[in-house]
Amino acid sequence: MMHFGAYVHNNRLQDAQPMPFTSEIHMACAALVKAGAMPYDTWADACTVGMYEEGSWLPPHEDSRAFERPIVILSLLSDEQEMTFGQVDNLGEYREKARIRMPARSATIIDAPAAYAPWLHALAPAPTGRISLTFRRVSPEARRALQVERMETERAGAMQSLKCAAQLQERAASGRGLSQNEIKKLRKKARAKQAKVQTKLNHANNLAMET
Ligand SMILES: O=C(O)CCC(=O)C(=O)O
Ligand SMILES: [Fe+2]
Repeated sequence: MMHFGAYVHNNRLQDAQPMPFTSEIHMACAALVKAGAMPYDTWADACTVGMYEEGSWLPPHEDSRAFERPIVILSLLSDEQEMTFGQVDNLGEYREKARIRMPARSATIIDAPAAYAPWLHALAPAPTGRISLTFRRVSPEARRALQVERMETERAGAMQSLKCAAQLQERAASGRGLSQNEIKKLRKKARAKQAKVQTKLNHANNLAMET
């Protein structure tokens, strides 16, 4: 599997530098828009390329809630792939309720309610090798959660720098066993730390304004 664009893990958008969409992925988006499977060509910001060998399958799952619905899957190479939809019964067993075909060059659009639990989807074992491009869009809530996380990191960093600056100043002020030159150096270091506090707080404020 390869991820292009936004990277989501454990229902959260991750603060990672993702691989950007390639020209091929953009072309696929344009084709999906033309076919009426995607609202507009910059709609998706995450694309997972799945490469399945004969016999590989995907267990029943709900896609991350950090993504909006629908989820758009472009299937390539195989005409035989099937996706199942079902729910888990009282005994904890996945009960298949529906099955759809995913022939090569087709788009599968999974939207609410099928795209949310209790509905799950799964890939039946691949009869032949297959490639899929799964297009998704990160939800505004997930974007906001990442901004808040970044903001909190900046604020914590600012507090750390502030503590450091105070310690340096204290040592300089006591001056115990230090030459004039060393005291001067300590004061300079403290000022540099103090400047970092301000930069980090500014970052945090900018992030707060964006959320
Ligand atoms: O590769 C596919 O066809 C489906 C993949 C899928 O369900 C997923 O990545 O969540
Ligand atoms: Fe899925």
